[in-house]
Amino acid sequence: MARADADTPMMQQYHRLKAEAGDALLFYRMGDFFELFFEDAKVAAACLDIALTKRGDGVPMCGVPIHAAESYLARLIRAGHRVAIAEQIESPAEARKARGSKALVERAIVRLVTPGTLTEDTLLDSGSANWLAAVGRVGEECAIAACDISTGRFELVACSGHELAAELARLGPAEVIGADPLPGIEARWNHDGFDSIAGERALKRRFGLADLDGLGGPGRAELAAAGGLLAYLDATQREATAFLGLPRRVQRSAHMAIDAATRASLEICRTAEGALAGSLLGEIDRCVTAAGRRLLGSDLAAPLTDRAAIEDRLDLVAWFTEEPIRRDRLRSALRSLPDLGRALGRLVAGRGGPRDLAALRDGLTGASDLAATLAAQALRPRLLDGLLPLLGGHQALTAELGRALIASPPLDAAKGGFIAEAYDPELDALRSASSDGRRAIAELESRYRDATGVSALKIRHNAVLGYHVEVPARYADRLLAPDSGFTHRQTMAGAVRFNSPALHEEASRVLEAGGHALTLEQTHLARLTASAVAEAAPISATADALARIDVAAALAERAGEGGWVRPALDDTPCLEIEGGRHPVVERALARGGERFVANDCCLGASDRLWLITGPNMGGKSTFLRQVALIALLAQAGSFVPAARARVGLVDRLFSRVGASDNLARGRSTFMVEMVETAAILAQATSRSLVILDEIGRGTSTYDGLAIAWAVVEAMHDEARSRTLFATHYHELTRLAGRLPCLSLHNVRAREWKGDLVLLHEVAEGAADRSYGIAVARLAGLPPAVVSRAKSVLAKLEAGRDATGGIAAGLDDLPLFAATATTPEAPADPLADALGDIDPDALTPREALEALYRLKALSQPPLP
Ligand SMILES: Nc1ncnc2c1ncn2[C@@H]1O[C@H](COP(=O)(O)OP(=O)(O)OP(=O)(O)O)[C@@H](O)[C@H]1O
Repeated sequence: MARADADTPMMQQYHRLKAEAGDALLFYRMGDFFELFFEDAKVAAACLDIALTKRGDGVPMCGVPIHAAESYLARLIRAGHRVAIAEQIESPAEARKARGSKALVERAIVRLVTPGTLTEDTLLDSGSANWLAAVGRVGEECAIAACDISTGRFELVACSGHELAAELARLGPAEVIGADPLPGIEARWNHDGFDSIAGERALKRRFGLADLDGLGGPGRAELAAAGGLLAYLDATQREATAFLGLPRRVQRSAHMAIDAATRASLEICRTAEGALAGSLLGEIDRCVTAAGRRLLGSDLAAPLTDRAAIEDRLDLVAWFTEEPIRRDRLRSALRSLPDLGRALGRLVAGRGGPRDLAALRDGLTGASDLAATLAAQALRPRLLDGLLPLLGGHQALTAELGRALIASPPLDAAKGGFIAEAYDPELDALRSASSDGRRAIAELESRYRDATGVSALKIRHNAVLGYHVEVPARYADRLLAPDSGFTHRQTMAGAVRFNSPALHEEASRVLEAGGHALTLEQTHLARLTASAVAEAAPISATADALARIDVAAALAERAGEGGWVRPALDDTPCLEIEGGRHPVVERALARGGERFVANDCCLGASDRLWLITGPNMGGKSTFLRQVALIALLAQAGSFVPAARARVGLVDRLFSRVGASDNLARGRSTFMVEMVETAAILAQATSRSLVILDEIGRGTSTYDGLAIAWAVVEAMHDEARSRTLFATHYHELTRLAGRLPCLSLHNVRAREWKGDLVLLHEVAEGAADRSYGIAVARLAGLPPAVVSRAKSVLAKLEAGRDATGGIAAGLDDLPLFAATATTPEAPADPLADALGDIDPDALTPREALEALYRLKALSQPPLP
């Protein structure tokens, strides 16, 4: 940024603030605008699509009006920018008084707005948590300190370096910060405060603790992460205080471990394109509150491993499925409640307004009504009994807020008018003085009309002149007469404006009383906010309890809609599913009027690896994913889309799709596939569930088959996880003869009058053939290409039969017990093509084309 020596004082101030803002865009307050200069202006103008102009001295600039600043901020933040807000911290009048007529107004950065430190409704997505994650490292130990200051959640998680990415993926943070770069972690580095001693001190100071034993003695890395997080909050929030509850230490073993690649491939909370619609969460979410939606997202992101805790959740869902009327009533009561957690977050951060206080009043009152209704119900499940006491206990606050606030207060406190009548006699008196004054002004207006004979005379108010008399220009002379008692103020195009001593007096009364009333209202607002903030922890617990009830009722609703069942949980590594369905694919098919074919799965100690073959588009991937999703839903405490399910608790869930694109991370697709497969082999245990979809397809046939073969063996012999392995390498089916816990399955298909019919049924045994060419035909590959492919296939197959195929050499593998492959009848492409023809269905032109094709097929074979 070029800086002339002759910078004006304003530009000098700007440069000082910009240096403080660093890489954040600087919003520099000038009157009713935030202005941006130099590079910031260029970046913002391009991102916001607003005009880029130049100051007199050529400095590029653009500006956003204060009243619309939030929506511009939202766009900048979403585009990945951070914004420093430099406010005027004194009025121009104060500046003049203190430092002379040409004094520059003092400005300071009052807040750094970053993606992870938002509290405003307009900047946040109401249905998802907004995590800021700080990564700490001390020696080999790593940890994450994460907070969502919009609701006060604060978590500490200790983990090893290679588990960091998975933990971050669970949280899906809006912003990640850390001290020094760590491989594979995308974050903003070089932040201060990541030091365990400073962290310990900051935690103690923040929560007024003498020691941290009550938090379960966090480790050094956790303290370092917390130190960095708290320092960053201080740096971004400046004098405001971010809302943080006491940190909760997350035991990683309490959750099913799911790494980032698995999350992406199962599309749990977002689809591959980042959308909610089409993800598991988007499909099953029936929550009626935003807080419920956020909790459901975090439940699905972190299914439990503790059987008793899961059963508790399932009991509550079951209780809600039993009586739909009770559920409906409760859901309509919940639907009308405001978002308590986020309102509280804004109040604690000092960015709350009257409407947030009203949200507490209505939300807490609603919660206690709900508690009364629920307490009257018989046979309550244990989880609900634990939640009931959390819903109440706010009578004093709600009564005070009930008396103090009008029914629907404004968002913004600036104009007052939110404190109810009869709450404060002094305020009532000021208000009546001000309205008396306004009445007197109205009377003055009609008196002046009579006195001047100008019926179009009006008393108006604006920011520059205050109250004044206005008459159309043609009557101005009457008021301009020296003895009229009016003083001329302003001549406009069609009107002239005046003042009068009586108007001045009344106006002063109105202004003075109004000003005092406003100050008094602000004092009440501050006091009421302070009493709400003092109750932050129990209010937050109420908000969480409401969210838990909403989630359970919503899951019951979804279960009712889809005929889902309560899964039975088991401590043995089994997975038995009858009539399982994939909720997202089922919904997509239903939209097109198609039916989903339900399928069974039965994995257990003696049959724990299913090798699944079958045609493309046959439904292998869908089947694999539905099995994984059913296990995940069950452990998140949900009913599952099946006729019956028994789920042996899963410690880790892995899902990999061969050669998925990951160009963004600069690795070839095959490299990614192998890195991810290696991670599974290193981490999967006998309690894990592993879904492998066409592993090995991203390289040459020989290499791919060899890798797939070895991976299946390793999964079977070493990891011993429950595994579903879908493949197009039919040669792998030979493994059935040597791996006792492996069984063969296929998705069924049939050819009918030359057309391929995909049955989407999972059956025992290997697929008889691959039907690739039939699928290609279905997809609309030109007939000539299809028939050419058929001839090539026939050749290849003949070669395979003669030589034993690409897997022939495998018969010599140590320990290999070959299963005889049934020789296939020699192919006759001409007969196949003839069989494909249905003369009744051909147009004359197609018949001619068919003849040409047949002729071509009868030509000598390929050279
Ligand atoms: N159980 C089912 N019932 C009905 N339709 C299904 C079923 N499973 C899958 N389908 C349909 O088949 C399509 C393809 O399924 P899927 O992607 O699972 O096949 P695939 O065997 O993995 O294919 P490929 O080998 O080409 O990857 C789905 O998009 C869906 O429309």
